[in-house]
Amino acid sequence: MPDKDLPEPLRASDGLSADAAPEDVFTHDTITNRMPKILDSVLAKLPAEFQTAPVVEGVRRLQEEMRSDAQLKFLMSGSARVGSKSWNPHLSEFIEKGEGWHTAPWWLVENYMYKRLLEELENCAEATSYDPFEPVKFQALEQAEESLQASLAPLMDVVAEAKSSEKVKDALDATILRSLWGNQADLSLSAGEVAAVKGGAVDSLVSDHRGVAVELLSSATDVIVVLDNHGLEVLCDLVLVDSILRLTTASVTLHVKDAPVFVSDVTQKDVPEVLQWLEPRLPVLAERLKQSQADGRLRVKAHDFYTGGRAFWELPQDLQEDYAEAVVILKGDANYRRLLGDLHWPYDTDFVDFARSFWKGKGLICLRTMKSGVALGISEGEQNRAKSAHPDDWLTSGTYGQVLAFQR
Ligand SMILES: O=P(O)(O)OC[C@H]1O[C@](O)(CO)[C@@H](O)[C@@H]1O
Repeated sequence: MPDKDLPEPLRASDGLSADAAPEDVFTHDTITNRMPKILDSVLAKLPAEFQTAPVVEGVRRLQEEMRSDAQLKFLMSGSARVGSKSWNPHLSEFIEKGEGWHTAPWWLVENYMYKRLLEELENCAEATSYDPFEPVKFQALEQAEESLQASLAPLMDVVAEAKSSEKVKDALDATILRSLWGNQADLSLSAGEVAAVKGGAVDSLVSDHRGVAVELLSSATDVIVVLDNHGLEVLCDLVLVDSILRLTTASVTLHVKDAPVFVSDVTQKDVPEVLQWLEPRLPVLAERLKQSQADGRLRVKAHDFYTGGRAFWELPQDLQEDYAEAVVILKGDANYRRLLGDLHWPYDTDFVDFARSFWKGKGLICLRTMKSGVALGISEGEQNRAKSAHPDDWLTSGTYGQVLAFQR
């Protein structure tokens, strides 16, 4: 991806001008209000033994830095989950220019906040490997139990009954859609609180490449699902994975975060815990997935690229090799922002042209509900339709969704 013609990154300062668009105000509000609230929620739920003065004071200072546009600092910890070795060279590009939380790219500082939080937790020796989002992840799973029985179990029956090639395509299509709308359940949008999920329908799609997505999955030999949130979303994703394993001959690898970030994002240790939670509630699904793991047809891989601040066109060599023969499903808004480099693309930029310019793998599918002012692949007509129904928040409320697909 050539640097010279790229649009500007989204920044918190975009939201400061008097005529700022609502989505730019949202960016500013995320840094100055919603992210500090996420940290309030972390402190409120932190086990008492980890609430030492250095931890609490460190998190309070971090909140103040975000609100006041303080300059960014290098990460100091040497731990793998903070990842200062790969982060600091990237941060230095912005620190050298004296940039702060509001002037550096939003994508960089949002990811950086989670690393700083993990670093603050290291001020308590017992909390160095603690997942500060564990309590809300489990709360989200409990809240998803009703949907599991009411909508995911029946969807699995649709998959089980898909015998003809037409029915197979319909079943893949249905599980793709369910996985997309599962992305509405997002704890960073609700500032760390478990909120009710609205659901969503086909007419809330502003981009719809489901036909290509189904074709890609039908002929894939290797599928990578880059997971996003815990709770209902990961349950929907596991139903999609199960349908791929049952309806196609592909193997599946779940790519997860190497550290807890964005409140509810799935990490390596979460996967067996989710399967264990599923066991008594939907045993057929839990057992089939465990069997696929035992057979080597379902794997899990964590990578630090997914908790860094780089864009997908800067993919490290080992992931490029993983992606080369695979159809990659990118789940959620943050993975989509990473794909787009979190830049101010014109919303009608052609997705296929964009993907072709740097994506070297076999195929790419994005399943994203819209929770930030970064987007492409939306026709003028669809923009107008969504904007006239929801003028202030069509881009940011998660009401609308995109299924985007590219086949090399
Ligand atoms: O969980 P998702 O879909 O990746 O969404 C995370 C999104 O939530 C937000 O934190 C909401 O502001 C965005 O910054 C981010 O893109």
